[in-house]
Amino acid sequence: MIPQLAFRDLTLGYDRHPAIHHLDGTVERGALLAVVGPNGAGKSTLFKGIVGLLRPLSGRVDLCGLDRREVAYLPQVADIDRSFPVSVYDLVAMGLWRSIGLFAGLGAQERHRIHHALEAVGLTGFERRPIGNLSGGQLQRVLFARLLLQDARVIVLDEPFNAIDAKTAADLFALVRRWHGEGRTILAALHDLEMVRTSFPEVLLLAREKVAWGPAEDVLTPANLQKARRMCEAFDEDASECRVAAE
Ligand SMILES: Nc1ncnc2c1ncn2[C@@H]1O[C@H](COP(=O)(O)OP(=O)(O)OP(=O)(O)O)[C@@H](O)[C@H]1O
Repeated sequence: MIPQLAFRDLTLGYDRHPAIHHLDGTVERGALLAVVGPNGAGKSTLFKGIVGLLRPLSGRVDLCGLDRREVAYLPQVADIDRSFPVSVYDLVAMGLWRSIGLFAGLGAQERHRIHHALEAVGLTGFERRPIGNLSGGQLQRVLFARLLLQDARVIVLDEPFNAIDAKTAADLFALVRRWHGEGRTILAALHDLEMVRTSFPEVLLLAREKVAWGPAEDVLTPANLQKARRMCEAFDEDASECRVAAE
């Protein structure tokens, strides 16, 4: 077992108000980890901390020697600015930034890779469409095509199957399985506990702090789920700054 990502007494939050408290734990290389918890449990916050969009209030995320550019991130579709005037092709091409740089032109090989990524998500022919007039499922397919090109060792997916049709969810989950088979490390925030039970070997249940972490059948017990709900309901949004953060 080789560690790929470690949380060390990690506290993350906004304006010094913690959303996740003192998280410890290790994600092994090649893990397929579901992160679950009630609304407001801190799943998106944790992912933003992993990809460096949010600096820890205290503690740290240890990438175990991996360059942060090797971590690919799928934000929630709701966080994507659909009014941004960019075509499907250009959005997918952004997945190549790490390998070819921001201002390099696209050669025949890169155009070929983009073509293949669009084909893999079933969007051949959509190249010139502005992202503003795609359906939610089509946009999610575009974002997965961009992930394909990123070719990252660690892939962090924030609610990848929310509000999309069953066929799209199945197609995109097939890609997740493929990445898992290739030995990549995958973390996904999910609400569909049935899908987690059937398809994810490992689960982190969050409720502002770790409730349980381990095999799905040990974590997703009625007692743990009830505990997580109670912890989130009891949380005081106006609580004062974390003691550790204030030090
Ligand atoms: N930009 C922000 N500024 C201030 N507080 C925020 C911000 N983003 C999230 N929060 C707060 O942090 C807490 C955790 O939110 P987060 O989005 O991480 O939860 P989540 O588990 O992803 O929830 P959901 O399942 O609803 O997406 C919530 O109380 C939320 O209100």
